[in-house]
Amino acid sequence: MSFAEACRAGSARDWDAAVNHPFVDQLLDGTLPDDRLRHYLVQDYQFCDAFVILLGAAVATAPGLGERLRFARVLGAFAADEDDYFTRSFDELGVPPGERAAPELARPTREFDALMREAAGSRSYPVVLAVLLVAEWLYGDWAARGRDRDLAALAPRHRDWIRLHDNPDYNAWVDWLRAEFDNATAAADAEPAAQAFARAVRLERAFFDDALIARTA
Ligand SMILES: Cc1ncc(CN)c(N)n1
Repeated sequence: MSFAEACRAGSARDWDAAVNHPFVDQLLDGTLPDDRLRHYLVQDYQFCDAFVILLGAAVATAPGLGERLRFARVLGAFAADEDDYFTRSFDELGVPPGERAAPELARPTREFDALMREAAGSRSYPVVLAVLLVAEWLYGDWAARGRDRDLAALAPRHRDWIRLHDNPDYNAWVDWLRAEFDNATAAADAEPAAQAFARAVRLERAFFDDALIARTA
């Protein structure tokens, strides 16, 4: 078993709970109420701010130009496709500018933000990779559940969020990240990366929990 797989197995309870979360079930079958999607996306847009910082830290701590360019390409796609998705969905859901830019943050959002900023500040490539890998791999896992569904029948704000996390480019990026994590942790003290990995998995689950239970502002 690779180190990445061992980390995932060590967090299997939270991982599986997140991948099979009722939030994901409702997103995949198109029954997720708009107020829940709205809350989730408003929080997730704030998640994205620190996520971009983390990708920047990956550019800065990667061992060479090839790896830096890989992260830079993902940053570019993130700034285009993913940001477009948020803008379109916020328009459809009637989210005002203030709530897009500076909403009240839910606890899992604050804690994820802190973890990503800590990982970026650590200047440790394995720790940066650990948090990036969880965020991308776990999303790829739940989105893959949509493969045997008729996604064309879903509203674009549901369908596009699923497809952003399950397409050939995205899946290749997750495979690459996983291999990079295995290489980087083999060449360093892997314990801080394993701890960051487990923390991130717990927060992914809490992020979905919050999306279903939180009151709408
Ligand atoms: C909370 C969370 N985790 C992961 C992803 C996928 N980058 C996301 N958009 N939001």
